[in-house]
This record gives sequence, C-alpha cells and structure tokens, in this order.
Amino acid sequence: MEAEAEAPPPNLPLPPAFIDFLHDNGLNPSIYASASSLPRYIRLKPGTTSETQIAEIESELGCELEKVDWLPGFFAAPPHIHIAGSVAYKRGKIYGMDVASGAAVMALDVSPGDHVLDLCAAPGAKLCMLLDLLGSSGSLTGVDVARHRLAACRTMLLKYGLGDRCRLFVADGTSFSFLPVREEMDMKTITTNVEECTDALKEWSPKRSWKERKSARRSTNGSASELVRTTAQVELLYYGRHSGMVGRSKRDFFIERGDSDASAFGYDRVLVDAECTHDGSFKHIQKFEHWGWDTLQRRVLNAERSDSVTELQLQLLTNGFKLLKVGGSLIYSTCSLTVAQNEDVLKKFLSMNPAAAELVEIEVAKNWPCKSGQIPKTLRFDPLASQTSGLFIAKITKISQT
Ligand SMILES: C[S@@+](CC[C@H](N)C(=O)[O-])C[C@H]1O[C@@H](n2cnc3c(N)ncnc32)[C@H](O)[C@@H]1O
Repeated sequence: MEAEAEAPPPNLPLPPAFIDFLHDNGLNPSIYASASSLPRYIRLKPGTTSETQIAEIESELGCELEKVDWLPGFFAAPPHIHIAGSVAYKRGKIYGMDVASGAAVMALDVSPGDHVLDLCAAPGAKLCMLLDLLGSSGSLTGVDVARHRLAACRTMLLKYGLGDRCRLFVADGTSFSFLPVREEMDMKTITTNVEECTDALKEWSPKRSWKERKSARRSTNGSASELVRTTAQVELLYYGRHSGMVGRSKRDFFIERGDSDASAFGYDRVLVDAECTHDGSFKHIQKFEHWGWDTLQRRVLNAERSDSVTELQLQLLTNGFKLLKVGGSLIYSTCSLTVAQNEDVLKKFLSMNPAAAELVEIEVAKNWPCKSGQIPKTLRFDPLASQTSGLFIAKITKISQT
C-alpha cells in the first residue's frame, strides 16, 4: 500500500503527527475525507424491529433511520445524532454500534449453544451482540484487563437484560486460562464434586463484596496496576444464573489447564478484538482535538508504544487461539488500519502455528462493502470504501491441537 497524498483531506482537523503516522504506515489520509459525514450507526435490540417499533424509535431519536441492507438489525442515522441522550437508548431498545463492528461479530458465525470467549470485551458492544446471537443456550465469557471498562460492560449487560449466560473476568487476556463450563467436560478438569462443594458460588448479587470494593478502589487509585495483572489476579466480576458458575466452587475455575484440555473442551468461538492504536476510528482520533494533539502523539502514535501494541496483539491472538477447541473459529480484529497491527501480526501468528491454524474465507462477507486486506481472505473496512469506521477482520480455524 502506497500513500498517495501527504496533505490532510480538506476540512479535516488532522494534526501533522497523525498525517505522518498514516504516511509511515502506507495509509492514504484521503480515506478519512468523508469521515466526519459518516452515518451514525445503531443496532436495534432483537424484537424491536417491526415497522411500528422502528417508527417509535425514529420519533424518540428525532430522525429517520435507514436500514443497512447488508447486515441485519443495523440502521444508519444522520452523523450528528446524539444516541446516548435519547429515550430509545435509555429504554434499552438500541445500541450505538458501528456496522463494521457488527460485521466482525457476524463473521464469527455464532450459533445458539456455542461457548464463546470475548478476550478484549470492554466496553461491550460486540459482547452484547454475541449474547443476542446466542439466545438461550451456550455461554459467553468476557475478559478485559481494565476493571473500570469491564464494570461499564457489566452495567450494559444488566441494562439490556443479557447477563444470564455470561460471566466477566478482569484478567490479562494474554494469560487467561479458564475454559467454558461444559456439561460433557471430563471430571479430571473439574476438581470439586458439586454436591459436596461447601464454598459454592451463590447467585450473583449487585451488592458488592468488601473484596470487590477494595479491588475497585485500588484500580481507581492506580490504573497502571490493571496492566500488570497475572493469572493469579483474575477477578470474577459478574456471572449470570445460567453461566455455569452458580453452585460451583471458585477453585474449579482458578486452575491452569493444558493445551490438550483446551483442544477438547475449549471455546467453540473466540473473538480477539485486540487493543490497538484506534487510528481507523475517526471519532476516536477526533477526541484528541479536545484532549490535545500532543496527547495523541504521546499515547497513541509513539513508535515505542506501537511496537509494544503489536507484541500485545500477537500474545492476545496466541492465547485466544490456545483456548479454542479443535474445529472452532476465531476472529482477530482491530480498529487500526496499519499493516503492522493486522497483516504482520497475522503472518507472524500463522508462521508460528503452521499445523494448527488455518486462515479461512469469511463466507458471510460476500456482499459486504469492504476491501480485501493485503493477505487474501482478510477484510478491511474503511470510511471511504465502506462508509464505516476502519476495521480489519481475519478468521482462523483450529485444525489440530497446538
Ligand atoms: C478495541 S477495545 C475492545 C472493544 C470491545 N470488543 C467492544 O466491542 O466494545 C480493546 C480492549 O482491550 C483491552 N485490553 C488491553 N490489553 C488487554 C489485555 N492484556 N488483556 C485483555 N484485555 C486487554 C482494553 O482494556 C480494551 O477494553
């Protein structure tokens, strides 16, 4: 990919450091030319999509909605509409979610009954969509290293009434090792006899324990501690009634598992929506106009940070893949458009797992308005090609044990 222009597109307040970053990464700034006029996408809560209900939501939002014909449940609203203040949002009828993010979830091809892992789950738009697709069977495990972000995700789950089959762990996704609770699981992987379990988990209650309040205080006082969590520091932040946790001992889950256990009893689907520089999200970059462009330089574009982000991405992808069952599929996605954070990470991962991992076509993507990535079978959404935020998506299946 060659950068064809170095100047910022007209009418876009992109700082020189960002233009340099795009140029260094072979990205053409003109892909952002229409970014400020992109539609604001919303996803309707399943069950609220009749014509009458849509008309009601339009009146609550104060605008007309246009159906996105290539992804069910998504609608485009005018760019400057404020979703969070609307009655429809407060009543839990709609989600604010870019349609490219919805595509990443659809690409995972979740079926009811699947056990799904979302390794970078917060703030949770994709997690909620995954739960809507799961319906009333299977389970979803959400992991995120940032406690305050995962707590916001829990609030969202409860608001939309989606928590029943979900459990949330504050943990480092590069070392997280808990498998889903499967009925057919060999008892050697579950240490406690449920009947005799004296410290069994009761139903989750919103009343926070002393331990949880203490942990929350610690994470507010020093967010750096969130970034150095180890497996031993895994915290169970939430579990629903049918998540498989109620009635079991915490000790059952806080044990390390080997690769063969994961290959047999691991997750059917894994989403690794990895931490990245967010350069594909124009809305995210625009926030720095308010915080100060020098903050963007320091926090996002700094070369050292970019290197550590790609290392983190590879580790998240590697661990997500380790927790996948043989025959299962994984989506790797980022909202960066740089080759370093997408194709390069993927190439490295595939070269490290030649016998176990296979990059596969995303079958549902046939009519999607996206481009191919530099590696065939991968997809790239960007504001120019897709009228969406930027997103890279790759799908991998596990064909044998790692
Ligand atoms: C792109 S965001 C995920 C967005 C989310 N999937 C959604 O749809 O709302 C990346 C997330 O990765 C989390 N993260 C960063 N490092 C992590 C790590 N080592 N383990 C787990 N999560 C991590 C960040 O806290 C952030 O919430």
